[in-house]
Amino acid sequence: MPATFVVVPQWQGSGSSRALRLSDGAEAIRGDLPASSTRVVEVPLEAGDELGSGLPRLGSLQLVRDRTLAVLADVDDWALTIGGDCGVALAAVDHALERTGGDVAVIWFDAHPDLNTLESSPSAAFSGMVLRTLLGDGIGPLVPATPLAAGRLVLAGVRSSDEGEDEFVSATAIRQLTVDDLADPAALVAAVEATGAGSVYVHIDLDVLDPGELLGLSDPVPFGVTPAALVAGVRALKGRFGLAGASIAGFSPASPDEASDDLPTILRIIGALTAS
Ligand SMILES: NC(=[NH2+])NCCC[C@H](N)C(=O)O
Repeated sequence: MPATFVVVPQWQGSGSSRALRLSDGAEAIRGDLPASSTRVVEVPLEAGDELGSGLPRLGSLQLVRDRTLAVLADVDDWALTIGGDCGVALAAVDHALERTGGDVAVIWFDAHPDLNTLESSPSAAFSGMVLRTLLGDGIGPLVPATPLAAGRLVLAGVRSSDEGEDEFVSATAIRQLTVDDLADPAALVAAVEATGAGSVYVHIDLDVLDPGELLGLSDPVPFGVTPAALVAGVRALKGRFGLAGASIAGFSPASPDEASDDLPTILRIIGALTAS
């Protein structure tokens, strides 16, 4: 069955001064996807209220999460959710946890671990908290009914983390692969095998890539992976595990020209995820 693409042009989860470009990025990717297998989730124009929670823009984040879950509920097979900011993975991973009964490992390709709480976050941006929320620590209405177990998570390519995130990763012994480790796809497969899960969910924040390889990044961090290593890793995972779902986030081109320069790389990654 061909993949279904669920495009979510959410920007409200980002703390970047370039946040609004994330909706342009989602739209640019959408323009290259087959319309018949693409659904678009409507994102409110306004930032949204914190609803007394302390989390900026909670109202919009919750609305988009609910709309995304409703669209995903109608997808028969796995879906590739396309952001927007990393916060779009909240609904997408939640959906994968539900459809697999929790028998899924999440591989999180990202320059950042996104494991902040509201208290530890330097920016109060939800995209820096989304993975922690999926693990069960977060603003009540956003925490999934079946949270992800820390032993089912593999961080890949992280090279910019905050103090509270480092403490959490050490305390929970979350598995991690460095940029160098990712040169060997077998290491990636072994790390996911070690979680004991029967299927895999692949999240890709494009900032896992080296900024020299992709211009349109909202939170670029030097010394990232090459597109070739990322694509080889995705292929190896697909060869070994069933795919329970996937997301691509963080594309924030400054202009249509910049988007055109980056799209071939993004389409190669999409191709690796969706190849049969
Ligand atoms: N997925 C991302 N782009 N995350 C950026 C997070 C940056 C920083 N750690 C924060 O929490 O504010």
